[in-house]
Amino acid sequence: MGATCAAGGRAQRVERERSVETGRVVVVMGVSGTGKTTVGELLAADLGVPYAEADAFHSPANVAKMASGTPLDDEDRWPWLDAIGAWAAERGGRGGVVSCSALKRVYRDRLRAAAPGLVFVHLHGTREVISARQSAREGHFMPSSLIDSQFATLEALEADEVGVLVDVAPGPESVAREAAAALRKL
Ligand SMILES: Nc1ncnc2c1ncn2[C@@H]1O[C@H](COP(=O)(O)OP(=O)(O)OP(=O)(O)O)[C@@H](O)[C@H]1O
Ligand SMILES: O=C(O)[C@H](O)[C@@H](O)[C@H](O)[C@H](O)CO
Repeated sequence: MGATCAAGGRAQRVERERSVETGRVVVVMGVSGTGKTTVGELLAADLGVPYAEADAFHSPANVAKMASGTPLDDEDRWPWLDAIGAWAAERGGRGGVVSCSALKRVYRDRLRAAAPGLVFVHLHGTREVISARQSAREGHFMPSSLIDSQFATLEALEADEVGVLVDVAPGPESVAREAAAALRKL
């Protein structure tokens, strides 16, 4: 009887810890081709929360602009960021993982304003690694020619931003494991 109660208490504690952990909304950020979709899906499965794909929030005009080889500007990105922020706000307290390049600090500020408590996983890789992966990828609208503008626009997480930096050199499962472990230590 006592043992059953103790086991029940442990189960409740584990459940509570898990819900605290998964109640956070995680934004997987970084330049195009860094693995946001691949790693984000694995991370969401590991945390047991839904995954949302940033590209699904783009307007057709934004997609057409990128596909034609022109980088998006701030005005193009605000409505897209607001749509992602709305998804994150809706998931607040229940948890979720969403990909979003979130290249500039002001973009992350916008997301945090919509959904306070967001945490970021910055997937970081060298230009060579990312460029090779992006070029090998098939069936995606994003042209490799935009890689320079992506790196030029990227502003790394600052000291006061809650998040972790993860190297994408290893395979996707390792990167997702590393991200999950780093998030647990936040
Ligand atoms: N850690 C990894 N190791 C090896 N290949 C990877 C890794 N992560 C992603 N890839 C591969 O690199 C390519 C780009 O990954 P993915 O589409 O997930 O990037 P992304 O950041 O979501 O890109 P975008 O922002 O352009 O949508 C894919 O072909 C994917 O299979
Ligand atoms: O901020 C941006 O420049 C864009 O959002 C891109 O990053 C794309 O969404 C994506 O990376 C391509 O799939």
